[in-house]
Amino acid sequence: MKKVQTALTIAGTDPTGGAGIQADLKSFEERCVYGMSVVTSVVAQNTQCVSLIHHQPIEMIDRQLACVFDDIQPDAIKTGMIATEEMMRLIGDYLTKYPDIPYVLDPVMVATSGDVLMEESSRAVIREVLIPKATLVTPNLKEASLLLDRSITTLEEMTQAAKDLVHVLGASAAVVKGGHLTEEATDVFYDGGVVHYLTKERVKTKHTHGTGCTYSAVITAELAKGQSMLDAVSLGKAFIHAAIFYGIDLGRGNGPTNHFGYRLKGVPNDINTCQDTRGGEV
Ligand SMILES: Nc1ncnc2c1ncn2[C@@H]1O[C@H](COP(=O)(O)OP(=O)(O)O)[C@@H](O)[C@H]1O
Ligand SMILES: Cc1ncc(COP(=O)(O)O)c(N)n1
Repeated sequence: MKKVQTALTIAGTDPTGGAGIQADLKSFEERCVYGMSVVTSVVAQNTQCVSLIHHQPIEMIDRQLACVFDDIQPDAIKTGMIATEEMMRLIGDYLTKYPDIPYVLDPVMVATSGDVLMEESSRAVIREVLIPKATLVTPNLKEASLLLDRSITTLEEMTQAAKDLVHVLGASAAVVKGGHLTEEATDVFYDGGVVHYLTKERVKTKHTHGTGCTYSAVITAELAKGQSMLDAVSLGKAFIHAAIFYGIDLGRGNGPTNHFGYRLKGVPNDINTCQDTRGGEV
């Protein structure tokens, strides 16, 4: 039997499949990593809005985590939507027990639709409990501003934010995502060494539901396979760009990205068929 790498996502759900746990599992699968998931909150949402949020009882989250860790230890972990302080502290305790597992923290606070996904009172706790444990933290502009308590709107400010997430808040590395800012889609990567600017052409589209989830999930999958952080982030960037470029027209609002877009590289983008370019025998 072949050994396969495993990744765990701890996050909220999206029944329309573009964001949250559903996006994470699709992304893990696309990178040939076995995906596992612990649900923090069930979110009734679609491409237009969030309609209702139900937080799982803390014991339920604890038991799900115990079931995973007692049986199949993940090679990498990512967290997405963690709404409450209590959930953050519980997850922080697990991360403390497994300090050698790479941990990607996507500090989900607000959905693309504008709906709030993390309680404001939890902001101090994410800073204090989770960021120092993160191998990588991946805020968008708004999340970086809220975490650092200042406005971040330029490439220079993004660069300083990435440095502060590492040197002031204690993450091992940071990617500040510029999806909402520049002409080009530029992200700033910093791990204490040289600053890297990851740039791709901006795709003119409104279909960006779940971009952050997908990006951080692909990075997590690559770390599970033992890739270096910079290689993992670079692959994540290429993957999310293809997922946006080969966008699919679903839903009435901000539609999802194409999780199999990366497989279509080189194919004209008006063809939206899933072509299995991976080959190989079953
Ligand atoms: N229209 C776009 N064209 C190309 N890349 C984009 C576009 N929108 C977002 N991205 C990229 O998608 C990734 C997720 O970024 P962002 O949308 O800012 O995160 P979030 O979903 O957390 O708000 C980043 O690499 C960003 O640069
Ligand atoms: C459960 C859940 N987690 C995260 C997001 C953020 O999605 P986006 O990447 O579009 O900001 C979401 N809409 N729902």
